[in-house]
Amino acid sequence: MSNWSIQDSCKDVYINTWAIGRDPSIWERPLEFWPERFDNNNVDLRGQSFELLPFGAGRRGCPGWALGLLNVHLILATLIQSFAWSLESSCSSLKHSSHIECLDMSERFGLTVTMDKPLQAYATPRLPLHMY
Ligand code: HEM
Repeated sequence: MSNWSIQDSCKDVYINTWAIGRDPSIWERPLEFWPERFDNNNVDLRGQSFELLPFGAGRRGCPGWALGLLNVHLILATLIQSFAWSLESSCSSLKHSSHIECLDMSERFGLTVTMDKPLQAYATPRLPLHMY
């Protein structure tokens, strides 16, 4: 007779994706904003590459990944197309490289990791409102 019980298959396993994302043995220059790191590599974010698991993996992985990705692209592209973005007036425009010094990227832990000091970004419509 098997000793298997439903509790055995339901044991919680916690994966620290925060730590994986900052591990220099996995990612070159992990703390640097460097999107080009994903050019010409095979990292799959749908659960096949365990170094990047935004949607989890396996049978409890996120079933909404396609809709999620589509919305991230759509919302971000719309915001960039429609507005010129700047930081508070003491900081230079986001277009210039010196903006980095104005951004405090300290993190605060919670259910999700958020910015400790909320980002204050100013959106200026690129077109007069009646033209949208
Ligand atoms: C960018 C957007 C999204 C991200 C980053 C995301 C991320 C995740 C993650 C990390 C999990 C847990 C996976 C695991 O435990 O291994 C999850 C589960 C889940 N997600 Fe998403 N998700 C997103 C969008 C969506 C959307 C749009 C839907 C539905 C329309 C959705 C529905 C679900 C459901 C139902 C689960 C639970 C799956 C289960 O426990 O079997 N998600 N998601």
